[in-house]
Amino acid sequence: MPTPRYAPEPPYRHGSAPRIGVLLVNLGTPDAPRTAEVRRYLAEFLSDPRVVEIPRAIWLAILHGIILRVRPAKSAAKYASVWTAEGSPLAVWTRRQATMLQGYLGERGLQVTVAHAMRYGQPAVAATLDQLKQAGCDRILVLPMYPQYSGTTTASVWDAVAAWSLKQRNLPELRFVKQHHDEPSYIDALARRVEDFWAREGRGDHLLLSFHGVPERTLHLGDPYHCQCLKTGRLLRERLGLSEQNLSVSFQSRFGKAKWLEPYTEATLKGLAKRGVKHLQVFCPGFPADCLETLEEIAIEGRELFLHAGGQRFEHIPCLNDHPAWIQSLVAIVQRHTGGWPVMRDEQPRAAELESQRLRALALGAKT
Ligand SMILES: C=CC1=C(C)c2cc3[nH]c(cc4nc(cc5[nH]c(cc1n2)c(C)c5CCC(=O)O)C(CCC(=O)O)=C4C)c(C)c3C=C
Ligand SMILES: [Fe+2]
Ligand SMILES: [Fe+2]
Repeated sequence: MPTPRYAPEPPYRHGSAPRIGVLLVNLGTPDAPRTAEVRRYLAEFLSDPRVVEIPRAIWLAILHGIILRVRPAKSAAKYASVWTAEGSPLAVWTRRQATMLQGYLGERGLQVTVAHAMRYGQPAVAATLDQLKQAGCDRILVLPMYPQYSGTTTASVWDAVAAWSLKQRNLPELRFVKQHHDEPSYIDALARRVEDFWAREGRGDHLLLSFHGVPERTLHLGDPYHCQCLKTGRLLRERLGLSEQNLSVSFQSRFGKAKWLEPYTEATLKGLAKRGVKHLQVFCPGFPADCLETLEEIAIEGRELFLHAGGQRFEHIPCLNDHPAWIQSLVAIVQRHTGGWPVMRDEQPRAAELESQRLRALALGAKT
C-alpha cells in the first residue's frame, strides 16, 4: 500500500451533530527567555515570507549570517525582563483569553469548543486544528488576535490554516475573521480599559496610542493596516471624548533600516516631552495581550525615553488582556462570524437525542 497522501482521519460517526470550534491565533513567543529558544523562535518567525518581503536568497543569507547570530541574545535579555512565573506574557494572556471565552460562551449555553494556537512556536496551528477535529469540530472559526488586518500577520495565519488543509481528506467548514478594528464592542472594550485606568490613576495630559509598525512600502502596495490603525484611533478618541490635541497615534517596533510607518513611537515620545507634555499615558490598542513589545519596549524603554526627554510622569495602560469587556467583545465577534452555523444549546443535544431514540423505536416497531 502506498503511504496515504492525507493525514489519518478520526473514525467517521454517522449522524453526529456538527460541533463548532473556535481557534484563537496569536503571533507566538519563545519557550524560554534564553538565547537558544529565542533563536529558534526568531528563525521560524523571520523566515516567513509574509513577514520579510525582500528577495528570498538575499534575506536568508542576512538572516542566518547576521541577524540570528546577534539578535537572539539581545532579545533574550529583553524577554527575561518581562517573563513571569507562568511563562511569556503573550502565552499566558492568550491561554487565559481562550479559557475565559470558553467560559463566557458556556454560560450562554453555547456548545462551542475554544482552543488557542500560535503562528510561530507552540501550540502550533496544525496540531491544534488536529485536536479540534478529533474533538468532533466540523465547523471551525479561525480568529487571529490581530484587530487590524495586515498581510504580515493576519494573512500568515491563514497561510498556516491553508497548509494544514492541504493534508486533510475530510475538511471541516472553515471561516476566518479578517479584522475587527472598528467592531463597536472592541472599541468599547478599549475605552473601558482606558477609563478604568483613569478611574484609578487619574488622567494624563496626553494619551498616545502606539501600534506595531510595518514597512511603509506595504501601505503603498495595498496593505490596509495603516488605515485600520488610524480608524481604530479615531473611533477610540471619539468614544473617550478627547480632542486631536490630547491624543496621538504612532508606530513602534521598527525592524531594520527601511522606512516603516510614521510617526515612530520613539520620536513621538521625545517630541511630546519637548512640547511640554508632563504626564503621558501610552496605550497599545493593536495588541490584545501584553507582550514583549508593550511591557519592555513601551513600559520600560518608552518610559526612559520620555523621562530623559523632560517628561515627568509616564504610564503604560495595560492591554485588553482579561478585561471582561474584551472577552464580551470576543463573544460578540464569535457570534457574528458563526452566524448561520446553528449553535447547539445545552437543551438541543438532549432534544436531538430523544428525537433519534423516538425514530429508532419507530423503525424497530415498523420491523416487528
Ligand atoms: C521583521 C519584521 C516584523 C514585522 C513586519 C512585524 C509585524 C508585526 N508584529 C506584530 C506583533 C508582534 N510582534 C512581536 C515581536 C516581534 N516582531 C518582530 C518583527 C516584525 N514584526 C520581531 C523580530 C519580534 C520579536 C522580538 C524582537 O526580537 O524584537 C510581538 C511580541 C512577541 C512576544 O513574544 O511577546 C507581537 C505581539 C504585529 C501586530 C505586526 C504587524 C501588524
Ligand atoms: Fe512584530
Ligand atoms: Fe520590539
